[in-house]
Amino acid sequence: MTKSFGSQNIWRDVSLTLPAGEVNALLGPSGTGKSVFLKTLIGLLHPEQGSVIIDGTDITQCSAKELYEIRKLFGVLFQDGALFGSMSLYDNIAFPLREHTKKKEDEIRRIVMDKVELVGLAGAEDKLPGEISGGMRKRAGLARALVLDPEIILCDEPDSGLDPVRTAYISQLLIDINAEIDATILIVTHNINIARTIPDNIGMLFRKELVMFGPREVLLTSEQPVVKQFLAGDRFGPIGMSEEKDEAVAAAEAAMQAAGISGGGTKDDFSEIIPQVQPNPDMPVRQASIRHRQNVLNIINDLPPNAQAAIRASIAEEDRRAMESPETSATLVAMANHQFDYPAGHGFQAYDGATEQISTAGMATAVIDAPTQVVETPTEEIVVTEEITAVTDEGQASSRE
Ligand SMILES: Nc1ncnc2c1ncn2[C@@H]1O[C@H](COP(=O)(O)OP(=O)(O)OP(=O)(O)O)[C@@H](O)[C@H]1O
Repeated sequence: MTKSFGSQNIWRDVSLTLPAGEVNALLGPSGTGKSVFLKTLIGLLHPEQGSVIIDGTDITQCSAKELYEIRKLFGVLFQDGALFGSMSLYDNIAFPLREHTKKKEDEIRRIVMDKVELVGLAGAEDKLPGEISGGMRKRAGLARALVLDPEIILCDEPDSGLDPVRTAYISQLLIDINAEIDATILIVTHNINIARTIPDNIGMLFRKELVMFGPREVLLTSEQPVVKQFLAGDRFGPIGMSEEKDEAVAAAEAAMQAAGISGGGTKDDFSEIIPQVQPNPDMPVRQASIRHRQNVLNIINDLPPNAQAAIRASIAEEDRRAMESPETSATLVAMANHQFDYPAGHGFQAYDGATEQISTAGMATAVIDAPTQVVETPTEEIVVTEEITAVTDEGQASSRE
């Protein structure tokens, strides 16, 4: 898509596919048009060129009636919460249910109070938006975004106005919601911690273009100066206070850096991938992580070497953690939709570089892609549910049932 306001071009040729059910983040310096992008996705703004295709319908071309129906698939948390100032939080949160459904008031009450509880606002439901803190307004906006069980959730800076602990709760909530209802989520954020730990995929807008969009490891290990500067939060680099810097400024900065002057950024190594936040134990397995792993393994050979190594390390780390305890080991088994049970004292080994994929019924696919994993299970607990194929020491395929 390309979007301008009058003669001011906001971004051009932005093209991406949000993988269904996955969690995505969009980063970018202030004013690069991230909020405009979200509003374009729901048809509140219209691109001059391009299309927004949702479930096969191009919402830039469809009728007003079709757009109205498609909007019901969305739950949107706007940057400022966008609550009606004259309505209580309860009525704000109930609004989409009253507007879009024929539900009776007692059912509406049940749903609203459930969401109020979910976002930690129990007891505040009768207050007006003007009587609560910015962070509470944000959480009320999220509750309202969730009442219709949306298939697509757009969150414009869910963390703004929240302290780090509340931010962690909101992030966890988004991951739990993704596990529970398999919604496709797009989070616009400046919060690097969210970007590092929450999304499956990350994109970045800069200089009117989408710099990149793909598995989180691609951006986090990127060598692009704009990405590195943004992640580090450093004033030295291509991103300036208002607009891009000219050569003279860049040269002056280089001299300051050479003289040991700090640009204020963190020295964190972002290529050290932090494990993604997992759903709470009472949540179902996040189907998105299964699909995402498969999607990533399909394209891994086309990614930069740093990203490839980071992805392999992430997968190995995920599997290692999952196998550490019997409980999470069960999760791994469920995640892969495949039994990894072997007689006590025996192990299963899969070799890095010899990825073997096992297709199972439906959409789930098990992938063995870890550098040597051993799971020991008492013989009486062995359950083999399907034929599997493994790669042996000699690199030959062998099957067993
Ligand atoms: N309705 C509008 N009419 C004209 N210009 C607009 C409109 N909405 C946004 N803009 C302009 O589009 C540009 C991008 O704004 P946007 O709010 O999308 O940025 P952003 O990346 O979300 O910024 P931030 O990170 O600071 O929230 C800004 O220059 C803004 O002034």
